[in-house]
Amino acid sequence: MLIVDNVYLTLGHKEVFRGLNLEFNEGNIYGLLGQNGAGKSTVGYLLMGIENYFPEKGQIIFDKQDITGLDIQGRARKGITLAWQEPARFEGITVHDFLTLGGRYSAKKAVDLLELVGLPAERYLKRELNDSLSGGERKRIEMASVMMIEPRVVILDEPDSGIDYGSYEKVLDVARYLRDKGSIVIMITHNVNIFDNLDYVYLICNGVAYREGEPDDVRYFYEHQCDRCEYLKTGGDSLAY
Ligand SMILES: Nc1ncnc2c1ncn2[C@@H]1O[C@H](COP(=O)(O)OP(=O)(O)OP(=O)(O)O)[C@@H](O)[C@H]1O
Repeated sequence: MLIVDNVYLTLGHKEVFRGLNLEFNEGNIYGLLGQNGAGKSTVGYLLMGIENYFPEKGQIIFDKQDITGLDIQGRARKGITLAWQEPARFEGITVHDFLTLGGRYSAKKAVDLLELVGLPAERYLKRELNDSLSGGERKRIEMASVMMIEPRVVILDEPDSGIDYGSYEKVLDVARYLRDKGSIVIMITHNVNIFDNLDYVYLICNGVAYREGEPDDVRYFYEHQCDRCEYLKTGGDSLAY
């Protein structure tokens, strides 16, 4: 279990979190929903232990251990990982070497997972992870790499941005694959259409988890109340609901 317990975090002059509470259990897909600037990506950085994203107050607990002070390498060693909104390029590194970590992971598994994300291995394994691959192809390869390592916790930051419908279905396949392996899958998204695939949703607003629960309930609130709320239009002064 991964817990964000009463976290306060200020970035520059912006108090991004003021008492954020989240709880994630193994074998579930979670959605982090919220309007632009609500703090969704910041939750990802906070969970990863990225420099400058350590809370001023509150704790992050993983497997009953306080990991608040652990840096990104320490958290990666515990199996917490993040797939960035913009998939990485690695000039000079082949897809095979990227997926197998230079031969440390099984080549057969790399082939199988490439096929699972819809990329024929014979056409892609020898390609380099550079600009010659499209954004959607790199995203699929990144998804295959996440499945290779079977992390305990995976944060997918807007996995559906900039990809076509087929790739998007593959991203959902990856989320379900990891959930079925027992991972905690956290999807950061604006897209309420993926809600059928989620087990639980947090709506982030005003520095806290403003609503949480079953995807349909949170979706209803988001679609019917958030649009009418003056909060963002007034620069965060007035919260209508
Ligand atoms: N270094 C910083 N200094 C000041 N404010 C910051 C800093 N980093 C982030 N912020 C602010 O914190 C808020 C949360 O940003 P974050 O990127 O987490 O939002 P988000 O919900 O992921 O938004 P989006 O949907 O637009 O991607 C934003 O208002 C952003 O401008």
